[in-house]
Amino acid sequence: MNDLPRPRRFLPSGPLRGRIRVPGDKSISHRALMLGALAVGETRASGLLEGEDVLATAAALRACGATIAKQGDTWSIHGVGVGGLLQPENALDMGNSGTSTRLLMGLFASHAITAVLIGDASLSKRPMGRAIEPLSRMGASFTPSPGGTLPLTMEGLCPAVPIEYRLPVASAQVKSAVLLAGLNTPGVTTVIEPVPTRDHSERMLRGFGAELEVEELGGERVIRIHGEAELRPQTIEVPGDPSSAAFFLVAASLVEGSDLTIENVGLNPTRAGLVAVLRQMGASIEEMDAREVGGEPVADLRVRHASLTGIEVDPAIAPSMIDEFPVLFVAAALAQGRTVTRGLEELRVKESDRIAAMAAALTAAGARVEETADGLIVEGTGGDPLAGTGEAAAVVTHLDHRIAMSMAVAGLASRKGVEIDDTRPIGTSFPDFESLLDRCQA
Ligand SMILES: O=C(O)C1=C[C@@H](OP(=O)(O)O)[C@@H](O)[C@H](O)C1
Ligand SMILES: C=C(OP(=O)(O)O)C(=O)O
Repeated sequence: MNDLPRPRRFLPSGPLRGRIRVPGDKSISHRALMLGALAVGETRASGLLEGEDVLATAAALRACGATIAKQGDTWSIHGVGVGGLLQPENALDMGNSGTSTRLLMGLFASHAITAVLIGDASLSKRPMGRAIEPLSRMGASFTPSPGGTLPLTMEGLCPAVPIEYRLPVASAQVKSAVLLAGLNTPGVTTVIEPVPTRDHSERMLRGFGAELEVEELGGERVIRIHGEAELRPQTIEVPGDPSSAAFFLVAASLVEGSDLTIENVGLNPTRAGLVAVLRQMGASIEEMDAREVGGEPVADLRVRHASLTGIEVDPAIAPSMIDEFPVLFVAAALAQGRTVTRGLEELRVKESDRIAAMAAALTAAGARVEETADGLIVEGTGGDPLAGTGEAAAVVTHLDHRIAMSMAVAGLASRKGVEIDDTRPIGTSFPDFESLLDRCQA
C-alpha cells in the first residue's frame, strides 16, 4: 500500500448499466497458488485475482522455493512437491490477509521449517489462536505476540501427527489450515465441521489428486485427508468472485433504472448466501448460462433495480455470505422496513470489527441502525436516498476493503455522497473496483 491515505467521495449515481466482469475469486486464487506450489511440475492458473492479499501468498510461496510468474494472462507455478517447502530467509509479510496467514500456517506446520509471519496493523490485531490450537496438536510450535496475534514465529514438525479436529468456530480458514497440514502428515487427518463453510479447499485438493473424503454424519461434515500425498499439477480457471460481485448486485438493486449483467460469477452454494437473501428481500437477480468453471458452479447474473423489503436474516445462512454482510447492511438501510441480523460474532474479528464499523458508517450516512452483540438491526428508508446531516458523510474504513466498498455503494444511494477516508485497502481484494464502478455509471 502507498504511504498516504487516498480519500474519495462517492456521489449519488445514475443507473448502473452494461456488462461487467469482476476479478477472480480471492479464496480460490490463494488455494491455486498454494496447491500449485506443492505439486511437482507446472500448474497454470488463469483468472487469478491480482489483489494484494493473493500477491502476499505468492511472495511467501516464492520465499519457500516455488517459482511463480505471470506469462501473458496466465500464472505459471512450478511447485516443490509436498514436503519440499524450503526455510524462508526473511520474515514473510502477510499484509492485510487472514487467509494467507492461516492457510500458510497450516502448510508450514508439517514442514521442518521455521517461519516468521508479520502483517499490517489490521491483521496484527486478528486472532491466530484458532489456527495455532489444532496445529500445535499436530506438533508445530508457535510463539505469537501477546493475545495470540502477529508477529509470530512458528516451527513446523516433520513428520507431524494426524489429528481429528472438530471446528469450534465456523471457519474455512481453520478447516483449510488443518487439511493443508494433513497433506504432509502420515496417516489420516480429520476435520469435523458442525456448520458447513466454503469448500474450495476440498474441491481443489481433490482436483490436484489428493485422497480426500467428505461424509455427512449426524448433520456434521466429516472431512478426511490422507497424508503424504502426491499432488499432480493442474490447469485452473478461477471464476469471478461472488464477494466482489456483491457490491454491484446491491448497487444495481438500489439505484433506479439500473440493469447490469455481471459475467462469470462463482455460485458455489457455500458462497451464494447473499443472492438468496437479496432475492428474499425482493431483488431481481437472474442467473443466465449456468455452467461449471474450474470445478465450481458459475453463472452470469443480470440484476435490475427493485424495491427491497427488510427481512430477518436466518443466522444459518451466515457462513455462506460472511464477507457480504457489510454490503447487505447497506441494502437493508435502503429497504422498506426493518432488517434483523443475528449470529454474526465472527464479523467482529475480520479486517475490522465489521459490526461496529458499519454501525458507525451507516449512522454517519443518515441510516437508522442499532448495534447488538452479534448483529445489526437496520430500519430502512423505504428507498429514499440516505441523508446525513450537512455535507457528505465522513466514513472511517479501519483498513477494511469491504467497509470501503460497501460505503462507496451507500454513497451512490445517498443525497450528498459519502466520503471514504481511504480507498487504498480496496486493492487487497478488488483493485479495479473504482474504475468498474465509474464505467458502469457512464
Ligand atoms: O477460507 C477463506 O478463503 C476465507 C474464509 C473466511 O474467513 P474465516 O475462515 O475466518 O471465516 C472469509 O471471511 C475470508 O474472506 C476467506
Ligand atoms: C475476511 C476477509 O479476508 P481475510 O480473512 O483473508 O483477510 C475478507 O476478504 O473479507
